[in-house]
Amino acid sequence: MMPARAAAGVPETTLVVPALELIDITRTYGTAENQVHALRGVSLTVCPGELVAVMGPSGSGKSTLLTIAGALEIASAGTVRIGGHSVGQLSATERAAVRRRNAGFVFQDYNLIPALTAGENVALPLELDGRRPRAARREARRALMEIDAVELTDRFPDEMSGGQRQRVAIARALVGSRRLILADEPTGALDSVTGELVMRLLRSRIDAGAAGVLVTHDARYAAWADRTIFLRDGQVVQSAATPGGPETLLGVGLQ
Ligand SMILES: Nc1ncnc2c1ncn2[C@@H]1O[C@H](COP(=O)(O)OP(=O)(O)OP(=O)(O)O)[C@@H](O)[C@H]1O
Repeated sequence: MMPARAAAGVPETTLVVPALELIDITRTYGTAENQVHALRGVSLTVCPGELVAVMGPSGSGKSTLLTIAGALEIASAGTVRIGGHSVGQLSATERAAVRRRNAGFVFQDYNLIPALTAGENVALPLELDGRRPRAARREARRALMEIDAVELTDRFPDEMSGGQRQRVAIARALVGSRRLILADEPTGALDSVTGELVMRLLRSRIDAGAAGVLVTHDARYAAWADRTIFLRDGQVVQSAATPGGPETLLGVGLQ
C-alpha cells in the first residue's frame, strides 16, 4: 500500500538545510606552552525553527563557539557551514557578507557604534545590505518598538543605561530577516520582565523559521530553547532536550 504522505503527493523526506553546522571544531589560542584549547572537537547542528542553548562554566568556550558560529572568528580546525555555505574558504569580505545576510548577533558587550543613534545602529545592517535608508530606518523603528525601546531611537549609546543598550543590541540582531540569531547572554543586564520579553521575541522569531544559539548562565532562559548543550573545557559534555522546562536542566553540576 502506498504511504499516506506519498499518496497525498507529499515527498517522503524533505531536505532541510541546517541554518548552522559546526563539525568537529577546534579552536586553539596562543602558541607552545601558552596554548589554550578553547574548543576541542565540538559539533553542533541547528536547523530552522530550532533554538539551542549553550551553558557551561566560565571559560568553557561558549563565546568562542558563538563567534565561530557567526564566522567572526576562524576555527583552528573543523568545518563551519552557515545556511549550507561553508565559510572556511571565504575571504574576510565574503565572510562578512555571509554573516550580515544570515546572522544577527547579540554580543556580551553590545558592540553598538558610539557615533550612531540607536535607530541608526539598528538600521545599519539593513543599509549595508542595500536597503534604502528610509525603509531601513522604518524597519529599525519597528524592531525597537517590538522590544519596548522606541523612545531610545534618537539616543546615542553613551546616553543609555546598560539594559537600554542591550535592548538596542537585541533589536539590531532581530531586525530584517536574518535566519540565524546568535546571542551571548542577551538577558544579562535586563530585569526579569524585560528578560522574558526578549526570550518571547527570540522564540517567536525561531517559531517563524529562524534558528538560534543562545549562550546563557540561567536555566530559566535555557528552558525557552528546544535543546541545551553543556560545555566544559571546550567539549560538549551533555546535550539535553528541554521539553519539561528548567527542571530538566538543573542538577547537572554546572558552577
Ligand atoms: N582571544 C583570546 N586569546 C586567548 N585566549 C582566549 C581568547 N578568547 C578566549 N580565550 C580563552 O579561551 C577559553 C574559552 O573562552 P570563552 O570566552 O569562549 O569562554 P566562555 O565559556 O564564554 O566564558 P564566560 O562565561 O566567562 O564568558 C578561555 O580559557 C579563554 O581565556
